[in-house]
Amino acid sequence: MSKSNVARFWEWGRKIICVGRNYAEHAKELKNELPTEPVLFLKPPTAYVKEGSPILVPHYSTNLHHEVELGVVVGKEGRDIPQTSAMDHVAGYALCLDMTARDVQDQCKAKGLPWTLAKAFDTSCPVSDFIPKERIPDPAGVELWLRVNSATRQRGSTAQMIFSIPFLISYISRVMALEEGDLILTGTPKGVGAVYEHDELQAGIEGVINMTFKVGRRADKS
Ligand SMILES: O=C(O)/C=C/C(=O)CC(=O)C(=O)O
Ligand SMILES: [Mg+2]
Repeated sequence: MSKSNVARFWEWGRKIICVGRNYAEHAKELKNELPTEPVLFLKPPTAYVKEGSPILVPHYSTNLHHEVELGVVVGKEGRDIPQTSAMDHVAGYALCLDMTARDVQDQCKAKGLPWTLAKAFDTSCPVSDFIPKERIPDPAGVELWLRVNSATRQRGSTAQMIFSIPFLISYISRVMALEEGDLILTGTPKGVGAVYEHDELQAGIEGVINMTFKVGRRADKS
C-alpha cells in the first residue's frame, strides 16, 4: 500500500486494537495489578472521530474519561510476526484518545462482562492526522500530553510502556492477522479523568502534533 493511501487510515474500516494497563502508574491509579501479558480489546471503525466533530458522551454514562495514547498505524499485513521484523509492518503513527465510559467499565468489570459498552461506542476513538514513520524515529521516546480546558491532566513518556511496540505487534499478530490500515492503541499514561459536555480537550505528542476536540452528549433516542 502506498503511504498516501494509509494516510487516511480512519476511512478504511479496519480494526482498532487497544492495549490496556501498559503503563504501571496508570494500572496503579485504577488499582489494577501489573499485567504479565498485554490486555487487549477492540473498537469498531465507527469509533473514529476527527478534529472538527465532537466527542459524544454516550447517553448511558455520566463518567466519561480521557486516555491519551500513541497509535501505531499498520502498513503491511502479517501473522505471527517476529519482534525483530515488527517495525517493518509500521507505516506511521497517530495521536489517539481511548475515550472510556469509566462508570460502565466498572460495572462490566464487577459483573465479569466485556468492556464493549465502555470502550467501543461511536466517537470513542478521536484521532489526529497520520504521522509518517520517519517523523517519529524513536516511538519509545515521545512525550504524550493532554489538557482539559487548558489544565494539564496527563503527561507521560512512551518510554514508560511495559510492553514495547515490537512486542505488541508480535503478540497481537499471533492472535489476529494485522492488516494495512489497522490501528493499535498502545495504552495510556497516568492522569485519566472525567470530561463533560462543553469541555475542550487538547492533546499532543510533544514537538510532533497536537489536536483539539469539543465534548458533546449523545441524546437517548429510545
Ligand atoms: O482495568 C481497568 O480498570 C481499566 C483499564 C483500561 O481502561 C485500560 C486502558 O485502556 C489503558 O490502560 O489504556
Ligand atoms: Mg486505553
